[in-house]
This record gives sequence, C-alpha cells and structure tokens, in this order.
Amino acid sequence: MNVIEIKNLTKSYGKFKAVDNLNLAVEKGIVFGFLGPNGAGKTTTILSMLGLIIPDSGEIRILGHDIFREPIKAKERLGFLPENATIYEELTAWRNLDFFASFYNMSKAEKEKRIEELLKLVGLWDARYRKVKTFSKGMKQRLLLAQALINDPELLILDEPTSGLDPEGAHLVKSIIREQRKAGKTIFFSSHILSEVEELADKVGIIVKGKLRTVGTLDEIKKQFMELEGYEIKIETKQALPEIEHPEIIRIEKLADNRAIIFAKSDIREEISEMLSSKGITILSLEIEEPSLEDVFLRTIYRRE
Ligand SMILES: Nc1ncnc2c1ncn2[C@@H]1O[C@H](COP(=O)(O)OP(=O)(O)OP(=O)(O)O)[C@@H](O)[C@H]1O
Repeated sequence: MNVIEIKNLTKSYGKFKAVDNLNLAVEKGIVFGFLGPNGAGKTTTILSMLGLIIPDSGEIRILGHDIFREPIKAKERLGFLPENATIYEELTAWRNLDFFASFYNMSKAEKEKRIEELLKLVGLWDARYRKVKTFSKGMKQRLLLAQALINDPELLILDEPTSGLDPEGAHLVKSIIREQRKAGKTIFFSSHILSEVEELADKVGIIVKGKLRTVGTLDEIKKQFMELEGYEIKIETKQALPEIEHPEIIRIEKLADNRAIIFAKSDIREEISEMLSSKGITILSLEIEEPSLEDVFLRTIYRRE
C-alpha cells in the first residue's frame, strides 16, 4: 500500500513553477529521503502534501485520504516537523507538548504517559519544566520532533530534521528515525546531507527545479546512473593487460602494477574475464566501481533534461 501518492502536482508562485508536474509514490514502512538543491521545491512539495498550500493542479493522497477533501482524517495519522518551526518560547517543554497533545483525542492519563515517554526519548526529561526560551537550538529541534510524534503517527514527515544540529543531536534524530521504521512507521524526510540520506533511506528521490529527476532504492539509482553515464570496471591482472576490444568499451585507463580502469557502456565483466582467460591472463580482481550518492546527486543536478 502507498502511504503517499502524488499525481501531477504543480505549484507556481506567480509565473515561477516551484513544483512542476511531480509524481511520487511512497510505500508503507520505508524511509524515503527527498533530496534536492536549495530552492528545488522540497518544502513546497511537503507543504502541499500536508494540505498547507493549495497547488495549481494535482492529486495528493496521504494514508489513503485525499489531503484536500479529508485533511483532518489524514492529519490525525501523521506527524510533521516543519523547517524553521516555531515553538512557544514562554512555555515549558512539558506545556508545549501538552498543548499540542490537546489537538488529539487522548485521555489525560494517556497524554501524560505519552509526553513522559517522548521527553525521555528525545533526552529532554530533565529539562521538562524549563521554559523553551532557555533551550539551545538542538534542544528545541528535539522538542519539535517529540511534538511531531505526539499522536504516535503512522507517517512522519520531516523537513530537514537535522539542520542546525550538532553531531550528537543529529545522531539522536537519526536513531529515532530508525526506531520508527522498526516499529513499522513510514518516514519521509528532506535533506541536503547526502551521507545522512545514504545512511537512512531505503528509497531516494531527487528533485531539481520542481521536477523529480530520479527515484528508486540506492542500488536502483546507482544502476540508472551507470547505465546513463557508463560503468567503471576496475581490473588487476597478474600479467600485463593485453589489448582488449569490445563494442561496449569506451576507453581504458592503464594504471601502475597491472591495474586498469575500463570505462564501458554496460557491465561486461563476464566477457572481459572470458577474453583474458583465453589469452592465459590471470585476473586478480575485477569489480565495478560503484558511484557514490554524491556522484549521482551532482550529475543529476547538472544534467539537462
Ligand atoms: N511563498 C513564496 N512566494 C514566492 N516564491 C516562493 C515561495 N515559496 C517558495 N518560493 C520559491 O519556490 C522555489 C522552491 O522553494 P522551496 O522552499 O520549495 O525549495 P526547497 O527545495 O525546500 O529549498 P531549500 O532547500 O532552500 O529549503 C524557490 O525558488 C523559492 O524561492
């Protein structure tokens, strides 16, 4: 089942198309990393998904509900951490969560139990009676994450959840995302931080100038990238590498110590292996150099469509 379904989403600000005919489906139980350079349209997509901005056209279903027709039904079952979210500075951490919990149908006992659990989860239990205005940026962000989790949501939508956090704070947020996933929840998060997306996401979507350029698991998008940009096959042989010819080979870069990189249009490791064996050459290693997410991201951004 798809927890998020976006069809032909377009949103313009004046003449400028911030999101341009975007289609996306996110299945239940995965962590989806939404990547894109500044101004690519991530926040506009997220706010549309929450029914907080009205797009020019398109359909959005969240947890099976049309977000524009049944916003409450969808919102009861999701949690949202906005980018640059505001928080009640004059209230304590406890009162902030208590206020937020009052939007949901929970008994007093349930509410108190949930607030305690969450404050402990985000490491703010000892600071529960402190006014938020005395909190560091990291503490505020952790409180906002607790706020997003107050209704034990099936879907968690996080806009740049680790932005501005120190490594310890970012680590905590990442471990909470992992725990949520383990509990069967779906997490959709946007980020600029490639290593974080690589670490957490089961699937990745890359948005550039309002268009979804690439989507898939990390392996899938790396494979798509290699099919488009070519394969780098690293080889090391016992004897010197003889001339090899194959229609898929673009070029060969010979390195020291009988090592070389074969740039090819497809994965031709088997053919290379057969060719070399027939010439009595011993292969010590033959492997594909996989592109990093950074390679894929940068080429995707700069590729013209
Ligand atoms: N209310 C608005 N009025 C006019 N233009 C806007 C408005 N909101 C966003 N934009 C423009 O739409 C584009 C997409 O913005 P959006 O915030 O969705 O991008 P983003 O991918 O979330 O960027 P960032 O990573 O910088 O947060 C940007 O060029 C932005 O300047």
